Amino acid sequence: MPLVYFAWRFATSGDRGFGESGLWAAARTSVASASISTVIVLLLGVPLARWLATSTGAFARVVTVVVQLPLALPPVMSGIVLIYLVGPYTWLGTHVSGGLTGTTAGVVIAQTFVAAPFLIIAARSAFAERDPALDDLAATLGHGALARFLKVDLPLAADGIRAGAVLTWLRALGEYGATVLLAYHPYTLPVFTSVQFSATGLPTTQAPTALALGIAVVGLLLAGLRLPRRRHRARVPSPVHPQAAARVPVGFALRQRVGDFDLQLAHRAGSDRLAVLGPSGSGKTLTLKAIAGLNAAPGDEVDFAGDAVAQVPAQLRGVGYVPQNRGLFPHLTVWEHATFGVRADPALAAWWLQTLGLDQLLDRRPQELSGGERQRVSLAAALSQNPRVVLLDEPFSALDVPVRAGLQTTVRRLQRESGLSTVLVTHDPVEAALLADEVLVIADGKLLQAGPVTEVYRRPASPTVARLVGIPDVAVGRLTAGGALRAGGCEFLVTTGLPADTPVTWCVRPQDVVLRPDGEHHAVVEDAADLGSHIAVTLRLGDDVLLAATARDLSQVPVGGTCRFDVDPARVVVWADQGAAAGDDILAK
Ligand SMILES: Nc1ncnc2c1ncn2[C@@H]1O[C@H](COP(=O)(O)OP(=O)(O)OP(=O)(O)O)[C@@H](O)[C@H]1O
Repeated sequence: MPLVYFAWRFATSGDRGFGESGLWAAARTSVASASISTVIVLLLGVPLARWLATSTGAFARVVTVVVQLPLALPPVMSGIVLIYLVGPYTWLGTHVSGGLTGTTAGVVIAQTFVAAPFLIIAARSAFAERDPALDDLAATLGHGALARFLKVDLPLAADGIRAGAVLTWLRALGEYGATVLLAYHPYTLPVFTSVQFSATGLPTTQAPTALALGIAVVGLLLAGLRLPRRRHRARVPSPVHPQAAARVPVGFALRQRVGDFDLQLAHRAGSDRLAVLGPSGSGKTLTLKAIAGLNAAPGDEVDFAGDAVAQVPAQLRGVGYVPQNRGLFPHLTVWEHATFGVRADPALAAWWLQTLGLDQLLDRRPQELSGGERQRVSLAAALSQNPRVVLLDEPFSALDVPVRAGLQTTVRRLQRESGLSTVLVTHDPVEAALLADEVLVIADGKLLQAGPVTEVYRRPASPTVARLVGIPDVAVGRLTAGGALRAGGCEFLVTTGLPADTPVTWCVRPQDVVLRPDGEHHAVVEDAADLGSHIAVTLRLGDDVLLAATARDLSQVPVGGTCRFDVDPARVVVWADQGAAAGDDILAK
């Protein structure tokens, strides 16, 4: 309302004061000093805001409070505290012969002090909202701290910084209270207006007021301008096939503590295709990050094919890291991702993009890609820098079944054909079996079992491992005097080395339970579900033993009816009694 009313009065009045001497000089001083203040605040405030966004200590909290105090201080008091620092009789003031008051420098100091919080607060929020995983990703692509700040943090926080800079400039332009105390001369528009008001009354203040409003509107319009983002067509060199890579088995001994979670894991892989399998929250991602050098703890040991890398920072370790959440840089195109790595070879990037079926999408940004395409871009970025080891963190978990199966096949083929050495983190035993020869089963940050996939899947070391590798039913039974396993009215001639009459826990893989009309054992069909690829059957042995099996034909397994089956006793895994519910607490997480 006041603005509209002022505009009407301005349009209809006679003498508006444009002829008053000093008006245009005041306008020039205001624009120049506000712009200089904004540049100073940008140069000092943006790094400070970045530091505040990632610091949690008491010192950072104190700095955060101090940075915001000028907002709470009436501007005239800001002027007073500034006079105590830069006034003509202070240590600083005498060193520059009073040049920090009553000068343009004084105006800039007053405006900078009062307006800085606007930029720092906006930029700090923008930095805090960045996904820290992108910083990790940039580190594994070879970028050091300064390069990450310039190439990742600044572009991601650009909108917040721009908004903060506009607010700062506007606040500096309108600053009066601190300026009038610190630098009455040279006049800025607000000081000039106040002087005019006192000397000649209201009418001649129209010109400076209208000028200040006009400058602010032009500034806001300019700041709101978005130049169309030019899309540089990617200049793609001829693809070059990767050279056969040396096989790199990974070894590590890790001791990490985050919050109240303790990770203690040591393993020396014999194979260059390793999987870490475990339930949610078991420490898989922490393990992978430690191998990548992203959360190095003192005392950690990591080696690639015997080459110790624990002291090597993430950006120099030569790993390709594919993070869990398909994290990509929103400001980079597909081609820019593939060549973002410091060691990325454009010709190799062209080959990987072609191989991964991305060569038609080179100029797209992540928000213009499907989930599967984003995942492939992540892989291409990791592979284009010729990594020694590729670290895959549940890379396919958020994808639908056909896309996941397609990508699993692609990675399996790349492992075979290009000699990719991989460490895969997953909770899916089928994925682990597809993409690894050797598996580490972990829970609660501890190793449960390690070994070749076939060995671990056939002979799980405990009921918990059995469940984690996909055996749904673990049952209790007892050994007979003859050493056989008796459970649910059936007897299996197992060899265990345990004394007779021992209560035991046991399991057998569903595919090792063979349904046949003339089978030795007999069971009731509790349930049968056609899963497309096979029929999942649950058999009930006696009153209380459930056994998972697979069938080819639903007519073989009438629910509620009976069927016969055989089990190769050598495939039955028996442990001294742990109870059928052993490990349920870990898996329930
Ligand atoms: N920065 C942190 N501060 C405190 N606790 C953390 C931190 N990062 C991870 N944790 C805890 O460490 C444990 C292991 O985390 P991690 O991310 O390695 O699990 P994960 O096995 O990868 O799980 P998921 O399969 O769900 O991704 C979890 O209990 C988690 O809550």
